[in-house]
Amino acid sequence: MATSYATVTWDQLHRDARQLAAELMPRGPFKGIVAITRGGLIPAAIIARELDCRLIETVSVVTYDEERQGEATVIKRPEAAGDGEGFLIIDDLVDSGVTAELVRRMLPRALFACLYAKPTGRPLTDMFVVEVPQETWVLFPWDTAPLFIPPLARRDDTSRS
Ligand SMILES: O=P(O)(O)OC[C@H]1O[C@H](OP(=O)(O)OP(=O)(O)O)[C@H](O)[C@@H]1O
Ligand SMILES: Nc1nc2[nH]cnc2c(=O)[nH]1
Ligand SMILES: [Mg+2]
Repeated sequence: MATSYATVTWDQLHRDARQLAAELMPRGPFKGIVAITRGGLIPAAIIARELDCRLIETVSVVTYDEERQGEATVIKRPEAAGDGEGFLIIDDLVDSGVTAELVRRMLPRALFACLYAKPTGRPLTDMFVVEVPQETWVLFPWDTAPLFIPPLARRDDTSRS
């Protein structure tokens, strides 16, 4: 269960994806990118643009229902990527590492990269940009919206920050 939340804005996500792309440049060129849907789709699009890579395959894995982790289920396999040779796998983050482990088993020769990594999942990714504490739930821009909050002086409970 998450004890805190970290909000990632579109700007921050774009910056982090560009930084990952810059770090991936010397490891390429790549034949193609495999995006792990859905979270890997937008990071993969940004990275594909930076690396001038036009071939995008997807692998669809369902693991979480909001914050509840279930059994990871593959609902679409990355047929175009063979055993992963020359391919780059992109996801938004690794948490327990279960999703990454499953996809790596399908594409053993691919390089795996993601934007954010929690300590348990960290060994499952070849590259990442920012480490996040295990108990922190990352809120992505596609899952959130800016919300009005009343000024501190007008809140009933002033102990809240
Ligand atoms: O390291 P793990 O513990 O496996 O968690 C990481 C995975 O969980 C999330 O996907 P989710 O199952 O929520 O699906 P989504 O990408 O469609 O939102 C996230 O996008 C990663 O793919
Ligand atoms: N949005 C989101 N999805 C996840 N899936 C596993 N961990 C996380 C997380 O911290 N945030
Ligand atoms: Mg995902």
